[in-house]
Amino acid sequence: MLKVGFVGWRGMVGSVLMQRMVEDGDFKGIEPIFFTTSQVGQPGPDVGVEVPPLKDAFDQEALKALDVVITCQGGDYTQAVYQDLRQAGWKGYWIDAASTLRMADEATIVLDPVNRHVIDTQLAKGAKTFVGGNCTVSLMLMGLGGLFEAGMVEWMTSMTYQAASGSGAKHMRELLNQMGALRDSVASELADPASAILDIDRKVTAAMRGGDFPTENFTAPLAGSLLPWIDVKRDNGQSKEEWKGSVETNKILGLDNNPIPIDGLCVRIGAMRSHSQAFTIKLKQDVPLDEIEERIAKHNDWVKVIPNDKEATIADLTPAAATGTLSVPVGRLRKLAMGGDYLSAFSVGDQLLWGAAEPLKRMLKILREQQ
Ligand SMILES: NC(=O)C1=CN([C@@H]2O[C@H](COP(=O)(O)OP(=O)(O)OC[C@H]3O[C@@H](n4cnc5c(N)ncnc54)[C@H](OP(=O)(O)O)[C@@H]3O)[C@@H](O)[C@H]2O)C=CC1
Ligand SMILES: N[C@@H](CC(=O)OP(=O)(O)O)C(=O)O
Repeated sequence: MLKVGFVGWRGMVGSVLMQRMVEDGDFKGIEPIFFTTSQVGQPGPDVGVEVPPLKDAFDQEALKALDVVITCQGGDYTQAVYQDLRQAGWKGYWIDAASTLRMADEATIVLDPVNRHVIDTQLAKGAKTFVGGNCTVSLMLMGLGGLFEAGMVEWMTSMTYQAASGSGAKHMRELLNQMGALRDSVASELADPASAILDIDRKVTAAMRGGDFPTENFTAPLAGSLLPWIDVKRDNGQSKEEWKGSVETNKILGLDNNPIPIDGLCVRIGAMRSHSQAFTIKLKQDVPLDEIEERIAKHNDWVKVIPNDKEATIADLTPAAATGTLSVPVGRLRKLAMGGDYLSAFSVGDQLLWGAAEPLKRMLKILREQQ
């Protein structure tokens, strides 16, 4: 039975992983051992099987006894522990949600509905380090995997609308506090149907710009606004999030030697936990729209093509519809005015499920199937 150590299981991504593993009965048939950086000795979580008290996540001896480590603890933890553990001769499987190791040669980015062939090749070569992709990248590939699989994409832009959860739990709370502060600033005017909308707007804008507006985490208003920058700046003017869109996609697809150009702008918006993206896709050829829809729909069990009409779009192609589900709706599929080889598309997906926890959960299952 695989001895599997879980680190970061009580964080936001880790909790979603636990929930999904319990739902699918994944704790049966493994020996789970739970680790912590702050609660050593406390009881482990209730996952339907007996678990020992929490162990110290920095205890190398305890980690060395494991066949698999799954960590959702974050990049600082990976940085602090991974190299030392490998240098100490540990040959177990490391499955990680953090971006730290993604582009390392020894790491495979996992998204098995899209790159099972790459994962299998790497496993056959003895690879031991598997990392979940950036949420925006994984969700894009779950939606458009059929086009990449068919080799149809010459280049692509992705303009993102990313949810607060991508920044972490505190940011989600701050978004709600900002929404509440805006609403509270005009509570009496809203109660009066005769009040002037431009007065309401003036007050809301003043509240947003006011010194006591809660911006400690985002450092700027997000509710009622947006932030067209995610993560740090790179030398070429891209944000790091935009850079990941290209390098991670090509690594996942195994196209490092012949990469598809992918670029765009990453924007934080006031959604809670589903990321959306608008794509301009330059096709290699003018392929009929029905063939495109069929390729997209058939690629995996979770992608859902949404008809390009208003009713279906606002019912099914929104964060409100996708959140909490494994569905990846893709819609607004139409040829652009630039020509028959220019396709537009829009996708949505829960960034804590396919964007974070689900690929890790499935990687563990792949390892179990191999035993
Ligand atoms: N947020 C996201 O969208 C994505 C995140 N990731 C990666 O996952 C990492 C973890 O992200 P995320 O889950 O958002 O981080 P969290 O901040 O929610 O959790 C990280 C750790 O904080 C500790 N912690 C301290 N106080 C609490 C508390 N009150 N409730 C829960 N945990 C607490 C826990 O460690 P302990 O038990 O040891 O104290 C926990 O494992 C990120 O750093 C990133 O590398 C990857 C993809 C997407
Ligand atoms: N950066 C992503 C979330 C995330 O954690 O990404 P990564 O796993 O690449 O660090 C966002 O803000 O939406």
